[in-house]
Amino acid sequence: MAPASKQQDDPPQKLPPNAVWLAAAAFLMLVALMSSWGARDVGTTDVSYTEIKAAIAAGGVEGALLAPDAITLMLETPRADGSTLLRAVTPAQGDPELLPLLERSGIDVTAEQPPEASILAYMLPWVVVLGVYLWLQRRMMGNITGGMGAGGPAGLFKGRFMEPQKPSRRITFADVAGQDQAKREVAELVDFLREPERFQKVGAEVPHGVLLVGPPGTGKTMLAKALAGEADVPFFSTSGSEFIEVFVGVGAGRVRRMFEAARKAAPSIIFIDELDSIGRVRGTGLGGGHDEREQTLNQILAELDGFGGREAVVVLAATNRPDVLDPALLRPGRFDRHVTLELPDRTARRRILDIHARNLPLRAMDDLDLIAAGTPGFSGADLKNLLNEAAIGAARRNAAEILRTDLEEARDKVMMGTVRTLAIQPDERHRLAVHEAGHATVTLFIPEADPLYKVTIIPRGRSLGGTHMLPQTERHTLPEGYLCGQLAVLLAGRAAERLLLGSASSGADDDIRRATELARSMIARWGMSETLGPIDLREEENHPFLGRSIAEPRSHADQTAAAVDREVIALLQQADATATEILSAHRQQVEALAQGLEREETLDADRVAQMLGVPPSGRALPG
Ligand SMILES: Nc1ncnc2c1ncn2[C@@H]1O[C@H](COP(=O)(O)OP(=O)(O)OP(=O)(O)O)[C@@H](O)[C@H]1O
Ligand SMILES: [Zn+2]
Repeated sequence: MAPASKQQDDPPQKLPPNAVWLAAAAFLMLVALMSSWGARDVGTTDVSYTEIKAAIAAGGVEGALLAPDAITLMLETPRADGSTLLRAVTPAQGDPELLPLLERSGIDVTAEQPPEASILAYMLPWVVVLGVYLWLQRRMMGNITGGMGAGGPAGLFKGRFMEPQKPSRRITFADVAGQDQAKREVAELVDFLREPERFQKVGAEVPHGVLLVGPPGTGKTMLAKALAGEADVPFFSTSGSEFIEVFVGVGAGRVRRMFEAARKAAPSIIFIDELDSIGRVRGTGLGGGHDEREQTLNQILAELDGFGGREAVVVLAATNRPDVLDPALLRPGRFDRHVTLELPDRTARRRILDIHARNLPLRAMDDLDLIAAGTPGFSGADLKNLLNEAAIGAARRNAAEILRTDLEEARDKVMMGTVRTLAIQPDERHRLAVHEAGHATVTLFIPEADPLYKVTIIPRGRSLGGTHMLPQTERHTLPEGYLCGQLAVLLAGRAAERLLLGSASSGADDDIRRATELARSMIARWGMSETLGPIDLREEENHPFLGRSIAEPRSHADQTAAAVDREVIALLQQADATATEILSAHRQQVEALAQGLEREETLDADRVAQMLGVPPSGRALPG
């Protein structure tokens, strides 16, 4: 549910603007050079075509050189200005009289082929531009050999792969909230990086490659930086996508240089973000781009293998797709240690909010409890983003303090997008209210469902309205009863429309998609079907660990898929029936709620309870 907010702190390196200017200047110089190329020898005088014809008629011409667009006469005796060659551009229309005239005058005519140099002349500027570009690239990667000082013009091209990254502030494990298990595992490396001799003396093998696995925004980069901060060692950072270049071999060269620099600076840390962008299974796909990726990957493997037990360089790599990684990367001696980062649970969310709210003027820190409770599925990055949105909201109100309403608004915004001003017709609005009232009512009357948090018909992001629930406890496993309840809640909007308005509408699009997805997981992954039983029937194409046999007969696969579909349909129909049943039994309440929504637009749990005459716990009467 939480939108993955992708953070890009350092965009891939581009050519510095000066380099572009340099290339452009070189190009212009060449063009200028070319245009004078091949023209005049000494002693050639450019004259008009009329003068040429006159000279022929006057005699004293030894020979003529006919080029496709010009004629040059060789004179028997030098002219007054000392030139023996007269040259003129021939008329584009051609001159039918020229050749007969030359013949009559008995002049020796030589026809010239189009100059061979011209192809080269056209290509040369481009060749040079390409050359300059390649040369700059090499420079940028830190290939400076001369004695140019860093402050000089060469400093511009200094390779970032040579330079460890200096954080503006030292990051430590204390900055990373939650993730206790991951922190513990990574912390084991601190001693090794601080005093490698202690380990080397007794011949202890320390892992060199650690893979940080976890959803986006869970703090993988942060944890790697914290390790560098704790051990107080240089931090070389890069992202897998930066190695994918147009020119084959460049990525591999970068890898080599970065490892070289890290070895020189040892003890040190190398961090490779988005490892999956280079580390995908080799030999898939077509085209040259993959050669480059494979070369880069092979270079990383070679570098990892090249560590003796002694070098105090730790390579951390991050990915959120460990399943697509080339198995070669995971072999012993390479990224053989895996550290998993989880989405934060409620307490961890509260701690992350605390950390990032340190310098924010919050009216009441306790408000963060409510936000932590209402943000299941949010990553650390999402929470940081939420606080920032809340601060922006407060600033927009011209307020000096961030209130609970700012936080709630920010939460809804991060979760579902901004409030949209949308012209909604009255009948549409009525339908929307009935739809949401359906979701909310079924939520109240299914004992296993999460309690209602709020229901609204204010359009936001992609959805027109919304019924939000508040999971009371963090759930790690989902019981079957709870999931069936979820299905009924999801389908309740459409059920209410059909019951009260006599027909369904396209408004249930997302509900149906989500319900189908959930039901499919229940059947195909979690073994919740009596007839099919506990078997993984996911239809995933690239499932390297599952290794679905290619030899599996087609008809068999089709039959299985059909069986899964049948079970999914049955589950959804049952959930629809449950929802309809609850709604028919509490029809008055649905109607009251729909009216309330049309009037007030947003109802929180307490207001709903008040309207329906149920206890304000957000839960209807038991049973
Ligand atoms: N556990 C956490 N404690 C404190 N802040 C966190 C935590 N997790 C994430 N954040 C915040 O979210 C930001 C993004 O996290 P980070 O870049 O480390 O995530 P990541 O897992 O590397 O994400 P990605 O996969 O997108 O690269 C951090 O700068 C930090 O401010
Ligand atoms: Zn709905």
